[in-house]
Amino acid sequence: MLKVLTYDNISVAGLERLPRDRYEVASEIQHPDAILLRSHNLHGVPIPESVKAVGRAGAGVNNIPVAEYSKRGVPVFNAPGANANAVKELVIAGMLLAARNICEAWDYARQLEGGDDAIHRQVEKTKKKFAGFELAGKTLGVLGLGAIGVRVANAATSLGMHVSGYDPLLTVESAWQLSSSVARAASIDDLIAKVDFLTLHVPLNDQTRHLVNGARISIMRKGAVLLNFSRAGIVDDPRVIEALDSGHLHAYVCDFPSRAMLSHPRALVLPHLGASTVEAEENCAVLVADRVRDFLENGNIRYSVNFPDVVMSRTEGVRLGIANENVPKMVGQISGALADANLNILDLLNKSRGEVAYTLIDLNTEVPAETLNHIRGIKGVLSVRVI
Ligand SMILES: NC(=O)C1=CN([C@@H]2O[C@H](COP(=O)(O)OP(=O)(O)OC[C@H]3O[C@@H](n4cnc5c(N)ncnc54)[C@H](O)[C@@H]3O)[C@@H](O)[C@H]2O)C=CC1
Ligand SMILES: O=C(O)CCC(=O)C(=O)O
Repeated sequence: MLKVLTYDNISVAGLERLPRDRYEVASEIQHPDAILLRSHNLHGVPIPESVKAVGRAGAGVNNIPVAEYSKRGVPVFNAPGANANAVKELVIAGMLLAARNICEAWDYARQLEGGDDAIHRQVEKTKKKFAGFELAGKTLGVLGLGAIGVRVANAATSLGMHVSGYDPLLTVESAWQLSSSVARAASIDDLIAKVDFLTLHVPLNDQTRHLVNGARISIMRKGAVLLNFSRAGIVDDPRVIEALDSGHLHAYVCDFPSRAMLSHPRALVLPHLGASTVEAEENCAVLVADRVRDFLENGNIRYSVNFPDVVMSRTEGVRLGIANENVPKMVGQISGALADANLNILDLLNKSRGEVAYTLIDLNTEVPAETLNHIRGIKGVLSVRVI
């Protein structure tokens, strides 16, 4: 039996991809072969010796110490794009909530007292306080044109907005999907300075922490709306609060509550709801469960954030999955160890990504324990699995 430890609420549709006759899946389990999670923080959590794979049922992996898993030869999988539509829809909702002062207006309406005539009179007298502005004709800046950013940009153009984007690492796939009416900003500052709405769709990492800082907020247009459905640390919260207090920003719409933001009248704070739709939760869980299963059962790697894609159709016999540091002479040493044991390689695939490499080797006979130990002992080998 393969054991899968789950954290968070993983959609049943995904868990069902792990058949119960082969998998034990539980939120408390000893010696797990794999971990499935959403936003649970794995930083500081010791990596169980038994873990061979981690699956993030979502996009962001900043809650996982990916580099530590890489050093152990453990691939971390995510579900690219699987929740992007859900986030896109909430971002559009966020722009409308801010532009039309919907939350304040709703709060006001819910506390109205008296009969229908009295309510009608109060409403007509007071509604000017909540008058807003329209999205059509306004300018939206999209920082990060990946799965979510592209969808937000395209949706906003169809609402009549002028859209600019900035993404120095734009992939060919994203470029193909992006509406041709989305303008290309020359830099982050160029983007930020010219927009009525700025929405962030970049991962949180060392390059993006506090990307939206006091200096950048100061070059935003007066009355602009900032939307953050990416991660808390990308925005410098105290500087945003100052800008809201001074009226420089009209509103801050974000998916990441903090004590200070929660009590600010111009901050529209949601409880990390971007991916919380039935569809997104299912898509993410199914995608990542399938990837983790294919890795556990066949050693194949697809949609890993730290390992290359390595997929080899299965031949008869035994398969070895070997992770190693991406340094010269590794494949030679590994195949040499197999040759020394008189083992014949049927098929072999090796790929590298950054500091790691991964090799699948199919053989027609069992590999003796001493040969496996020899391979495990080669300097630079991170993990060896017989599959
Ligand atoms: N609120 C929520 O529930 C959710 C939040 N997210 C957050 O949104 C982020 C983006 O998600 P996806 O679009 O699916 O990821 P993605 O990987 O498809 O897109 C990220 C894009 O950001 C770009 N990028 C990276 N660094 C950049 C920089 N310094 N400046 C400009 N662009 C940069 C990349 O080139 C890539 O195109 C995730 O990393 C996650 O933190 C994702 C899903 C749900
Ligand atoms: O699982 C969730 O609800 C969070 C989704 C998210 O933040 C992500 O996919 O990066």
